[in-house]
Amino acid sequence: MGSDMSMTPQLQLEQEQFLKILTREDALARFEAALFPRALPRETRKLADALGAALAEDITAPVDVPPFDRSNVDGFAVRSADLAAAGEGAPVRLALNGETVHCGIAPALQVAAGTATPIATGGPLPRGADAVVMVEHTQPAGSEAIDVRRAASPGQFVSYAGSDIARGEALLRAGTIIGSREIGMLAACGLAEVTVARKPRVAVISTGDELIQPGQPLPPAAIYDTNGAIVAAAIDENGGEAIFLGAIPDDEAKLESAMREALTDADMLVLSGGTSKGAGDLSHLIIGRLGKPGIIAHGVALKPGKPLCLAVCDSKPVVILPGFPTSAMFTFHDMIVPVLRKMAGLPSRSDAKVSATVPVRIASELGRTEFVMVSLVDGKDGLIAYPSGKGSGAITSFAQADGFLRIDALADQMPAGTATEVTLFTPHVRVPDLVIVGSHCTGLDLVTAPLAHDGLTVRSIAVGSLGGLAAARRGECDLAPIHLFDDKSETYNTPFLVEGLELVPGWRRMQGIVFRKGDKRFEGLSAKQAVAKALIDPTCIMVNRNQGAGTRILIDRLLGGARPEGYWNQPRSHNAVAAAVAQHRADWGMSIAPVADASGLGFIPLAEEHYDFALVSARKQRPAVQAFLDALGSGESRAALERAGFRPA
Ligand SMILES: Nc1nc2c(c(=O)[nH]1)N[C@H]1C(S)=C(S)[C@@H](COP(=O)(O)OP(=O)(O)OC[C@H]3O[C@@H](n4cnc5c(N)ncnc54)[C@H](O)[C@@H]3O)O[C@H]1N2
Ligand code: MOO
Repeated sequence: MGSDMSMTPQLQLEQEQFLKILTREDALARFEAALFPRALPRETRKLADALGAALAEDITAPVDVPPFDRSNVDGFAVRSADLAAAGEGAPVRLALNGETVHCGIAPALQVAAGTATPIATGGPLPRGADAVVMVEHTQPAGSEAIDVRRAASPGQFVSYAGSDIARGEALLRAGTIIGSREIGMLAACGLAEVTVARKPRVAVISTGDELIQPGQPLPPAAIYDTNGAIVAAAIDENGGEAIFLGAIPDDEAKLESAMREALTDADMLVLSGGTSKGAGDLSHLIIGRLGKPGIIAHGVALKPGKPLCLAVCDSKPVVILPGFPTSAMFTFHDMIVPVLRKMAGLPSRSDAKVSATVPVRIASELGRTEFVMVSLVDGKDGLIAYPSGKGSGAITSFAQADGFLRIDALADQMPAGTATEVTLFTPHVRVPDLVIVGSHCTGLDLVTAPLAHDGLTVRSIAVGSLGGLAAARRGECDLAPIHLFDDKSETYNTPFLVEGLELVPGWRRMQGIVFRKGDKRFEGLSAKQAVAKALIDPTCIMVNRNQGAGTRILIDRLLGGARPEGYWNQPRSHNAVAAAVAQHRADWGMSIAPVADASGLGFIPLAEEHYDFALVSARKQRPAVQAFLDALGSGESRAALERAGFRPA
């Protein structure tokens, strides 16, 4: 929902504006002040179910561990005073008592002076004994006595009762997260259950008429509900128990009843979507009716995440995350996770940070603290942080990033070469084994698949051919996939190489005109004929490609200076061109054969594009690069490429 293009002027007037944009720090402080301190709800859990929970109270040991004085070796329980004079040349003979103390057997006989009782490791020390001698240090003297050739100190090989854990000792403190080691301590004390902080129950609702749950077919103009699944998983990851209530359409009555019902049972409610200024943005209007004090912050000077809405209704947090998936995820992790963890009795998450350099200039909006999701790769002098440039609306911006950097609200950019701090999403940096920066092609995934199966991590960063070449020159990647046509020499790629780079031939991609099958304007024509026909038909709309794309050069040549309807629609990928034609936004465009095929479009071949790799020579011997080159040349990859419609070089 959000910006509804069909809204009437009157509806526009009724739109809510953000009342007051708060700083991130201010918004979080006000939110927390309205929620804490609060009592942690608690529950009793069986030991086996307690893993990961936070202890709700201190635990005092109810018993001694070990519960009795215990032998640590297989041997004989003795009185150490009897052996004071024992030595190699002067064995002391002890008479054996008529019992053997095994584990789990309480001894019946006293060890009197001059006697010994056979005892197993773990056996309880009999009355009278104060030490144990190892069986290796004794010799049998008939069946009823032993000779001992070593003295024994009092307490030798004995663990006294309570020496491990003493009854009454503080065993574990409230707030401790129960791991396997804590479970071990509790079990040793005989505790079968513990009182832990109950997981906060967090209801999750996605809002929007356009949302379809995964698993269902996708009608035109609909999208899959991404936020529902990702928010629910992030809640579980941070100590909560998510209750996903599905996607509710933009209907005030339906939404209000869903929100009210959610709050009867849940400790917290997280919605996503419909929080900016669109006419269909309803949730924040409803919040005012759900309980006091209501909205705490609506609008935060933060990017992504400006429309975030934080509210407290009758002491329960109610949050509306922005609809854009990366905005939703980022604000959830940054602003909601701290609150959730506190409600779950968990310590705050400690984020690891590393230093890295940004390879390109990053523009930023003045007045909003901007968080830029980045992928980390190894550069010549340390880590390089590549911004994942797909924006807040893309799920991969967040999901495939290693972490984020921060640009101050007062800066309008971060210049290329800036050394900055990156907050990691994982405890450690995971620098990939193979880094590919440049133009993306679905064929690439077919070649790197065997590397991934062999446990090598491959990171492919799509920045276009020229961006890839620049990264290769700076030594920030192993390979830069490129498809650059040189007008002068009329050849691909080779003229663009500089010293330190070498060309590895990749594959050819047939480019041509795509159109909907059955469209009489194109069926059976050559590319030149088809374009000529399209140019004289004013109802025929094209879709172009972005400046700098190899495909754009071809299109401009074909058009010979003409600017037909649709010329200024310039998406950045072959897939977007195919989607525009398949969905009737345009009637023709230029794409590659495999994409046309996958979209069920008609295709008129025009020219073969060369998709090759600029290899950084200095990195050629790296094992992952060798593995890539092997995979590229392998019969399997070539066959897979051919099946997908590419022609291996
Ligand atoms: N005129 C203005 N428009 C927008 C502004 C603004 O200040 N003025 N803010 C922009 C910003 S910043 C963001 S972020 C978005 C968020 O807006 P909403 O929270 O109202 O979200 P929607 O409009 O409902 O949806 C935005 C976008 O995200 C998709 N979406 C929504 N829910 C889901 C979901 N569960 N799974 C996947 N995708 C979802 C939705 O279809 C839209 O494409 O607003 C800007 N607009
Ligand atoms: O704040 Mo929105 O979250 O920029 O994308």
